[in-house]
Amino acid sequence: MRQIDNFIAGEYRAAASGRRFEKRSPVDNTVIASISEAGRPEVDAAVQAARAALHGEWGGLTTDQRVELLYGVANEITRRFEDFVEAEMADTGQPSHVMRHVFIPRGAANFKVFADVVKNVPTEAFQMATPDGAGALNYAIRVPKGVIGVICPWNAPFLLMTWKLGPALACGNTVVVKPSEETPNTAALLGEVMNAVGVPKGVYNVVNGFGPDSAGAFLTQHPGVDAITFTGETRTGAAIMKAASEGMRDVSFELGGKNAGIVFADADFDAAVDGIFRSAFLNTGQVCLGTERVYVERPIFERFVQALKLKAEAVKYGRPEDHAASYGPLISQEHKCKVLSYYAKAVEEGATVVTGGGVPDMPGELAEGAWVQPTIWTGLPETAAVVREEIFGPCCHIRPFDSEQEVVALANATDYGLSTTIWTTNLARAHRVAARVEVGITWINSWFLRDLRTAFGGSKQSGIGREGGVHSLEFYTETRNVCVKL
Ligand SMILES: NC(=O)C1=CN([C@@H]2O[C@H](COP(=O)(O)OP(=O)(O)OC[C@H]3O[C@@H](n4cnc5c(N)ncnc54)[C@H](O)[C@@H]3O)[C@@H](O)[C@H]2O)C=CC1
Ligand SMILES: O=C(O)/C=C/C=C(\O)C(=O)O
Repeated sequence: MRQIDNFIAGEYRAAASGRRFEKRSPVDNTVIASISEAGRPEVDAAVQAARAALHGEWGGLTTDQRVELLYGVANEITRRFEDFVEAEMADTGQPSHVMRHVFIPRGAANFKVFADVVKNVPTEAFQMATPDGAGALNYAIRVPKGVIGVICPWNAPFLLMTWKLGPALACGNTVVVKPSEETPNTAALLGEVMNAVGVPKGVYNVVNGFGPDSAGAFLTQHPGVDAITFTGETRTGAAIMKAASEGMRDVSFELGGKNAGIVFADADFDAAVDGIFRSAFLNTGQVCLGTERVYVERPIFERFVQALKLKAEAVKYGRPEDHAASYGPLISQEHKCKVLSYYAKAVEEGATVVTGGGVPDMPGELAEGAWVQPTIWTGLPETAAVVREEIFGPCCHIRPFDSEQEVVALANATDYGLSTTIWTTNLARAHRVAARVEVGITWINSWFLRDLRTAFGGSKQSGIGREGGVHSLEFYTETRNVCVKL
């Protein structure tokens, strides 16, 4: 069993209280790690270490020197690729091919892409007229915001953590990370990478624990934290926003979603079925960008439902290291209970269960894991709980529609606004619909195709702010204007 400690000022440290908590495997529910729970003293030490680094060697580096270190971090992640794959698989139980092709390479890319962004973004400048005719020149300088509190979820832990670390460090900040209590492994391993590459001590710190009355709350309430970036549930975002209001700290939030997939009758049928299948069931449906509401134009509705059903019934359950496995468990027993409660609620609300709706029959010790069946419903009104609330599981409700206007109204009838995916061969219509759907991210004839230079974030209750490319600089730096009288 792994022993995981907090990482503070370049050293692994157990909490002075001696408190530890267990991490259980999603695959078979065995205990796989014992984690030191940071209390206020450890959070305080981590914030102080981050502040000291800001005023020490790290703060004195040139942009080129920082960029070189971040390239070093990315290369060291790649060198230790198998260790990261193994650590993430242990935490999430997801198939190794998802780790190998998406989550771990993307973690390394997050450091390189933002190193390139800071090197290449020009400085804003404005010339202005003055009464004496000589004029003045305004130019902007960007300075790091300071110590950034980074609060992460469990669903794509390494990708989502590094998506924040890459730009934060590239901009010259220091960080204190609070990984999800469900997925502490890769954040701990990254400490070894930082030390191996020579990132100065205190630049990267990790405190483990839970949210309320634990490391998450202690970190977000800490007056030494200058800004907070958070990915997770909308309700948690509201609690963090309250904490951040003390001291007027800035926040960047990537929150929940109840994303719509829209399939027009003229879509490339097989591509649309594949795309909606991935968006509903990848990572066992635990993707914030995933589709839980599918709207299909009536002429192809029945055929579409049957095609998606066949694909959902063909998933191969298995341990992450089993190369034949295409589908993993949910993150935890707790999340399994939540998802199964929605499966029961759908039936109570009168859904037709097209497929799934329960727990698969798993062999041997896998029977103890957090497995649930991929599930498809039809026949529910838009007011049903499973059509309105984010479930964050491998399930979707499919409903027919008859017009473009109707489907835009259906897609927008939600408090969330993260992403949508539109499938049609009529590109004029695709652009029209994309402009009217109230979300931060729209894909046309694709899903989860990510260019890290683009703006990423949610509308309505799905988030505050945008990260990605130069948008990340807006959050991770402070812009100061200098006006020079000529
Ligand atoms: N918009 C986006 O980009 C993404 C959003 N998500 C959302 O994340 C959720 C799933 O992740 P979870 O880990 O369950 O979310 P969560 O909100 O329960 O927890 C996220 C993190 O916040 C911490 N936390 C909880 N309460 C806190 C508090 N009061 N103060 C400070 N920290 C606190 C947790 O310990 C964890 O590290 C889903 O709702 C999903 O939609 C997930 C991935 C991406
Ligand atoms: O690509 C990103 O930056 C974010 C991706 C989000 C997920 O992978 C997720 O929420 O699962």
